[in-house]
Amino acid sequence: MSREQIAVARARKAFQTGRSKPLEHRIRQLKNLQRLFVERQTEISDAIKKDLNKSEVGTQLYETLGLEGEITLAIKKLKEWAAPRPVEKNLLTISDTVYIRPEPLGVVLIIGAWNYPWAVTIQPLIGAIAAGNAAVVKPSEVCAHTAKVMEELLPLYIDKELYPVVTGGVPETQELLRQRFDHIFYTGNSTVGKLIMEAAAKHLTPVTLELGGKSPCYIDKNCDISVACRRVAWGKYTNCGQTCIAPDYILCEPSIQERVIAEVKKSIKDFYTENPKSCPDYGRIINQRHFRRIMAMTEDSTIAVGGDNDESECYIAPTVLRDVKPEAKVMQEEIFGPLLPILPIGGLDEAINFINEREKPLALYVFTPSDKVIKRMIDETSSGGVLANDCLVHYSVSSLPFGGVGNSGMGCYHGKFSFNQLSHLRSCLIKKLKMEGVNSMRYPPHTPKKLGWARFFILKNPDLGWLGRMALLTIFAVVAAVVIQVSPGRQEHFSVVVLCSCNVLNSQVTSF
Ligand SMILES: NC(=O)c1ccc[n+]([C@@H]2O[C@H](COP(=O)([O-])OP(=O)(O)OC[C@H]3O[C@@H](n4cnc5c(N)ncnc54)[C@H](O)[C@@H]3O)[C@@H](O)[C@H]2O)c1
Ligand SMILES: CCCCCCC=O
Repeated sequence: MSREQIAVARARKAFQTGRSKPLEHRIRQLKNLQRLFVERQTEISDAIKKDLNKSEVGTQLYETLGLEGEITLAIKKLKEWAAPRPVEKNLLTISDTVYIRPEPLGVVLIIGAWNYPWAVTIQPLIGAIAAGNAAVVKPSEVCAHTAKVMEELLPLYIDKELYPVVTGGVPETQELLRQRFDHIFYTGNSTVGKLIMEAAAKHLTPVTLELGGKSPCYIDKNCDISVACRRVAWGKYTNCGQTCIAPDYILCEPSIQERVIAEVKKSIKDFYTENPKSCPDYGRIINQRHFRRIMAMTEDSTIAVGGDNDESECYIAPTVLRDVKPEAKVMQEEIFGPLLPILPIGGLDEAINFINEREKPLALYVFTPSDKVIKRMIDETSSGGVLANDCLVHYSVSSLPFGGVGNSGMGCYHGKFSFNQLSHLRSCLIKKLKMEGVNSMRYPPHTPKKLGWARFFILKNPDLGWLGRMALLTIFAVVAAVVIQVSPGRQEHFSVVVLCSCNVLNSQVTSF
């Protein structure tokens, strides 16, 4: 058996013992995970420094702080999230017990990416543990130092059989993908996303795909351009542009292009000094392959700001490109680096068309003081998330689902959405063996009269208000009394009347 097969088999066996299910176990594991981030911050930061030149403060701010917040939330809310969820009833289930029961799926495979290696690998793990699953964790091999630290540290804090870490590159990931899982949670690029889905299809395994793409940013000429550009510059150059939701390019009217360039330039200087290369808060490109890929994108565009680079250090300065054409190299794929192209366009209508002619993005940004402009942008486009007058921060709102649509992914997570995504929401309907008379309308022989009753129960959904309900209840009470007097043996009719009365009182009627 391969190392990957052994890890999956062990996780499956551990899951089958049932020990991942009790809430106390889940909470204990989450608390242990939280302890890891308190006690091992130095090892975590040192490794990320080597991989991406992130500072210790930057690592806490952009990676571990959010994880600590998600763990705290999961611990606080777990009892509520995992509890049976009563649902609305219809006329036919009014006296039954009807609820949704969140259940663990089984063994989840988590495949992480390298750009925020802890955030995008451990955040799904928090959801998997909270939902009572086992999970095989596969950090990205591209951030080699972090993968090693993750492999060493996780087993010291959480159940190593239920949540094993498997390191390795493409062959190891492919070997993992040949195994059977109950869910695969993948973060990375869309090309590999398709391979993941193909592999998952063989076992009919559901997938969550957290992908990327080009996230557009429209700047309205009437907005405070100085503030807008500071927020855009932060969104773009954080982690050297290697952020799934970084604003990929700017769309704006030609009349404000020079202001935008000047303001972004000013923010670059404010954030990273005159010499970003020696600034501890400015990162590096992950490796030389990506360095060359990004530099090649500048070839047919005009550099307005930055452009300095050093391959030996994987350094590319914060860069702005002016008057970029839609056909330019930089517009053909997600940049995932510190280049900010500006595309002059004729205004909001053109911006909306431009966005709609392309793949649905993971994030969409609009900067404007106008509610109308924001509303139009939201109404007339589609994207995983949309943010007006800021960048990136929607990622940190646990009450918002985070995920893509179309080419930017499927499924979502964060907060309760992680719990739901990695749970099976089981439908439960518990009936009693009473009131059999009511069922006669569905049993053969079928008759027009029974169909009439069925139509009434399934289609009638009156919204009467409180007074109307009381009036109808009085009518039903009178009818019930008459039915009992005239035909004491006709239980079927009596049950129908009782059901109607219950429903009128309850008023929560949904379709069958
Ligand atoms: N939506 C999100 O939350 C999110 C977060 C981070 C990154 N991203 C996206 O991820 C992309 C960057 O990450 P990346 O793809 O370069 O990361 P990557 O190279 O680390 O790949 C991601 C994972 O896929 C595995 N992998 C790579 N090739 C494979 C193959 N042929 N078969 C099976 N597995 C394979 C790797 O081992 C790794 O664990 C960008 O597009 C970015 O937008 C999305
Ligand atoms: C601060 C934003 C972090 C986003 C991490 C996921 C995408 O790359």
